[in-house]
Amino acid sequence: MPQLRLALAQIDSRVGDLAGNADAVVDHTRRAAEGGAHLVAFPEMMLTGYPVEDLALRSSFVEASRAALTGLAARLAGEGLGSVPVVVGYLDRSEAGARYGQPAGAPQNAAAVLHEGAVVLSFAKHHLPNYGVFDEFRYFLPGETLPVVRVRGVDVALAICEDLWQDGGRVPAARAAGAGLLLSVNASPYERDKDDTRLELVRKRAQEAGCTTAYLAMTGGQDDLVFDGDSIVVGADGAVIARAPQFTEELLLVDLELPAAAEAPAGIVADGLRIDHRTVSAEPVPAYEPAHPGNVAPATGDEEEIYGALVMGLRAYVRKNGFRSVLIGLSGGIDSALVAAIACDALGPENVHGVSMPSRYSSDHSRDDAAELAERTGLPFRTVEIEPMFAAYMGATELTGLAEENLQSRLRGTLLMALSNQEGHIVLAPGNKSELACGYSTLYGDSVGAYGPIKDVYKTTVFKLARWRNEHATERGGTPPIPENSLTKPPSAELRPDQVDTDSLPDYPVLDAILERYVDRDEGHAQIVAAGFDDDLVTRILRMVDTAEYKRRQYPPGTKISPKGFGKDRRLPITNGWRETGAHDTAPGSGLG
Ligand SMILES: Nc1ncnc2c1ncn2[C@@H]1O[C@H](COP(=O)(O)OP(=O)(O)OC[C@H]2O[C@@H]([n+]3cccc(C(=O)O)c3)[C@H](O)[C@@H]2O)[C@@H](O)[C@H]1O
Ligand SMILES: Nc1ncnc2c1ncn2[C@@H]1O[C@H](COP(=O)(O)OP(=O)(O)OP(=O)(O)O)[C@@H](O)[C@H]1O
Ligand SMILES: NC(=O)CC[C@H](N)C(=O)O
Repeated sequence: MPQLRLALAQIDSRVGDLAGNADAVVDHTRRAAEGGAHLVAFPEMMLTGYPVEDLALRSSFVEASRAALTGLAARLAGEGLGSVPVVVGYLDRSEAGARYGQPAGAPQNAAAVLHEGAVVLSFAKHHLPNYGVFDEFRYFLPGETLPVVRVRGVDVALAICEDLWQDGGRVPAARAAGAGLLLSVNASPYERDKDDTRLELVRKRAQEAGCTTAYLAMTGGQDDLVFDGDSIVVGADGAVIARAPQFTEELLLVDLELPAAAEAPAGIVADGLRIDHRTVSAEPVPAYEPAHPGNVAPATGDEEEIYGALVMGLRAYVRKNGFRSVLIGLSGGIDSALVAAIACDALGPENVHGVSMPSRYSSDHSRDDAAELAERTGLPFRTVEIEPMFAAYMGATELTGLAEENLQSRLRGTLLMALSNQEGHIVLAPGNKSELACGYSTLYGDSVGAYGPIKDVYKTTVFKLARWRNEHATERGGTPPIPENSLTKPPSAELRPDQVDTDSLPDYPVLDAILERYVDRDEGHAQIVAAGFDDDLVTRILRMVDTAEYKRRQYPPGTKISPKGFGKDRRLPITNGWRETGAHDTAPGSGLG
């Protein structure tokens, strides 16, 4: 059996940075070639970054991507790397006329095989995802071939991400074409527990394709998305051969024993897919001692995985937007403490600036706990009293109740933005998913900022992550960052005397359980009540969620960790006359007609 040394470049790419991304391809191809690789693969849309959103609709960008691809092929050859075939994702346009509702020359989510200075083969993604955060039917025309490239005597069938997630198409076509390897290049956004789903998917598809299947994933972050990596290689029997760790760049080298290709297949192989077969090198690799049998990275626990995603998402956002440092209002509470810990891990504590902004209602512990957090982490810390500004407003206007409460939050927001302008740090918004769901934040107050690191994390998970981070401090070589008091005291906005969150909200475990059903699973009122929750409470919470849509739309972006983050995953009208009450709900099993 021929052996093929496959290199999977699980790396980051930056949307729009064609030159920088091409540099990364050249660097990693060189490393792969030095490692003796026979085939190197890069992620989906590596050259342009992913997702490019409406940049796909701009022909200047499409043409620049095409030019970058041919330029890259020439450059690889020019730098002595032309003999290693490289699979790389990019943005292309179709040569076809108008179809599937797309105009002639429509953009395509494509990948190409580069060899000896030329584009040997190019193809477009066949199955386009159009749910959740994806809108690929909005942009792309699907590809209709089964691309197969013969490398060192092995037929390698190629696919792009969603091609594996949907039934039919390239997976059965790879079997029909007798491929020796199915190689899929991906940009698969992180969601909690998605690694388990991916592993099962790749194992199932390998068995369906009847050949070893390699799934190469992107890593890094793009706005609210994190790409966690987790590249996987699975044998035809579904057994895992290699698996890369999450949240880190890695050049995964693996020696594969693969069947030699027979006569090149031709025609339509399956599901209407026409085979597009090219030969890069027909001669099998001479036998050699395998050096890379494949490592399988250990699985990570739930908290470790989520925390890793939050660190990666924040770091990517800050760095890719040209910033180095962030600013956080530190209240001594758990949310801002966790955000500060994440930021210190992402950017280094010297780049995380904390500000305590006490008001007349702030408790002593809020100041002390904020100062203790700064001491534990080593982040630069200062105190700015808001009392003089607050007194000036109160002297000039007659504010009471909520207006007076929110004024404090707004003064803090204004101060943070002023310091951001002055010193160049971007402001982090510390709101969690429970608060965003219920609208429990002040518009233009604590909701100001550039990025919301925990906006997709429910409060109950905030506590778990904070405890997990403290418990794992020693192995990270430091002190537990979060003061014990921030973990144990009752959450409070401290906008009026003795205020606690439970004045306005139920206990967080109950609140989060209801929110999880309504927000993440789209259950209706009757379904939630049938699950054992109090009818009036459910009505109240669902109403809070519905009427806070305007606030969420004005909230900064932040790392998605769930299948339904606030943003592209969950698109609801702001102006909305529909209210969930038991009377309207006709969910199966609700008992209501
Ligand atoms: N549909 C709509 N479209 C656009 N704007 C809309 C709107 N409905 C109301 N509004 C506007 O929104 C304003 C009300 O929103 P806003 O000013 O934010 O105020 P509001 O939501 O009434 O109050 C803020 C709540 O958040 C709590 N809070 C504040 C700060 C921190 C925390 C915490 O624990 O983290 C909690 C605070 O205790 C209070 O319960 C209205 O005055 C109105 O102008
Ligand atoms: N005294 C304060 N000094 C600095 N920032 C503050 C202060 N009070 C509130 N903030 C900012 O406003 C955000 C909202 O805080 P608030 O205390 O109202 O509720 P919270 O959602 O429980 O957050 P936390 O758990 O961080 O206290 C805080 O995370 C913090 O960034
Ligand atoms: N880029 C893609 O096609 C990703 C779609 C796929 N379902 C995933 O989330 O991994």
